[in-house]
Amino acid sequence: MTIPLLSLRGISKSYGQIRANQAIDLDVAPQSIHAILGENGAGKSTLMKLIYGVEQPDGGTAAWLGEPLNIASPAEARRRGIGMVFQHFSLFETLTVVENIQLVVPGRKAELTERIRSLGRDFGLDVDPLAHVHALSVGERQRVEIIRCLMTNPKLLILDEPTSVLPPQLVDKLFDTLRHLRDSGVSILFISHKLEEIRAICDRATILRGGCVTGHVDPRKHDTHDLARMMIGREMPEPMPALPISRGDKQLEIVGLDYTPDDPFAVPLSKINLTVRAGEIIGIAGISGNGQSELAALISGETVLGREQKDRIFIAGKDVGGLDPAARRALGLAFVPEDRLGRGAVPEMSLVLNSLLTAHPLKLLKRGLVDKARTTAFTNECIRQYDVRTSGPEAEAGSLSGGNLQKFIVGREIMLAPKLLFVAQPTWGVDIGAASAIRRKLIALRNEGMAILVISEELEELFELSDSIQVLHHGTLSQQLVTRDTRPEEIGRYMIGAQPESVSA
Ligand SMILES: Nc1ncnc2c1ncn2[C@@H]1O[C@H](COP(=O)(O)OP(=O)(O)OP(=O)(O)O)[C@@H](O)[C@H]1O
Repeated sequence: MTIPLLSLRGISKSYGQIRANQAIDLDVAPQSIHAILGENGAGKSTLMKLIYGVEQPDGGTAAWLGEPLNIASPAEARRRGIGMVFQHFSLFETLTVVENIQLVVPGRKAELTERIRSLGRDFGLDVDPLAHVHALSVGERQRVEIIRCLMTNPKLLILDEPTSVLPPQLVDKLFDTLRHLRDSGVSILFISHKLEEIRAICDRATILRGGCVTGHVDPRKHDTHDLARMMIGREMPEPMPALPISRGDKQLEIVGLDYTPDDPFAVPLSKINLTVRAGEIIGIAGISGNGQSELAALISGETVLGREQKDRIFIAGKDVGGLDPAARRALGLAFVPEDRLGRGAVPEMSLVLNSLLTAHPLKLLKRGLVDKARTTAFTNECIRQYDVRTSGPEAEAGSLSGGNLQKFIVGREIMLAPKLLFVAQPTWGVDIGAASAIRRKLIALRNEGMAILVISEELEELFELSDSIQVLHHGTLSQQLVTRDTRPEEIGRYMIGAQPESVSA
């Protein structure tokens, strides 16, 4: 038998009462792409942090090509040849792409810039090396993280949900890259909630549930239903049927909006027309970096329009272009931003305080002071209803697993019972069981008359959720396409800027 590149025996790690990893055994073969599967909070990220030296195990042993291995820090992991791309990015916003990379990879700026460009070309990871990170979309930031990792020539590459923000066209390209890396001698640990992807690219899979290994399988020999059952320990729920659409009042209307941001790296928007009525879900498709964050900021009120731009954005019939987020929320808007750590939640604050951030109008304040009992009750209700796996309402938001934090933020916003719900990337990092629960909930709310706008890079998700889809490309929004009359390829053509057949004809 070949000696595994990495071998773990009996690895355990607890955080207080939470046993995040319990007696984990894992062998990663040389030249393999090995999936780690499990629902939110199963312990996948914890295990990867132990392998990368970010955290130290409480017990167990590790070996690297048969030799004992003790990884005290990420720097040491990198020296050994272990690289990791995190689910939450670790880039400095005020530095450029190349400056961020220079912090980890030695070399002169000009030379690194050229290497970044060439890796981008080879692997479909296009990003401007001289752009400032704060101006990049989530998808572009992830590309920078992947490039930075590849530049250290790893023997074992850990990818924590690498495809979660990549558009479909680039996923295949990334997979070609990964296969190429594997064939040239690199092993890859691949965490993803997308079972089809795992079946497409991985030759092995280890399944975790509740911090324990529940199986090692060849994912190509099991269908996605099988894998999902092993992962969540039960059958998947059926999708919620959407009731026939009844055209309700306009809750959001954007009319001929042109917007040129001050930031030279941001995407200008032109002639945006968008209407979301009560009782419908409108999906916005598109590859990240095409104006999604700019449009989201204009709708949420993070960006306020100047006086000359009157009558462009309406919420519940009122011109809101000049109003701040609080005033828009008061009109019935609730908002889940794409960036869950930073905009969606404050990582150092407890879930209780994070509830307060947006839910305070639900009488959670009494004479200007926090009503602790009510706020805790609200938080507990959110945790219960949205199956947020956490030690309790006092847990810091930053200690939750990525998917659980997302469930918490989506739940908190829905519990505000808004008239207009705007969600960017609703199920990003959320496991397959919880993602289907969130989608069922969104469709149920639509059936009850809520107006819902969803921005997502996942076409499958938009097709499941939306009544109509519009595509954002280079800051312009396509016409509205009725989902049931549209094929994914048609949306795909808009996404890459190609003229759809009907229009070019
Ligand atoms: N720093 C921490 N402090 C306290 N608890 C933590 C910490 N990090 C992780 N946990 C807990 O450990 C458990 C495992 O979390 P982990 O992030 O490893 O899950 P995961 O499988 O990667 O989930 P996801 O798919 O949502 O990213 C969770 O219950 C989580 O809340």
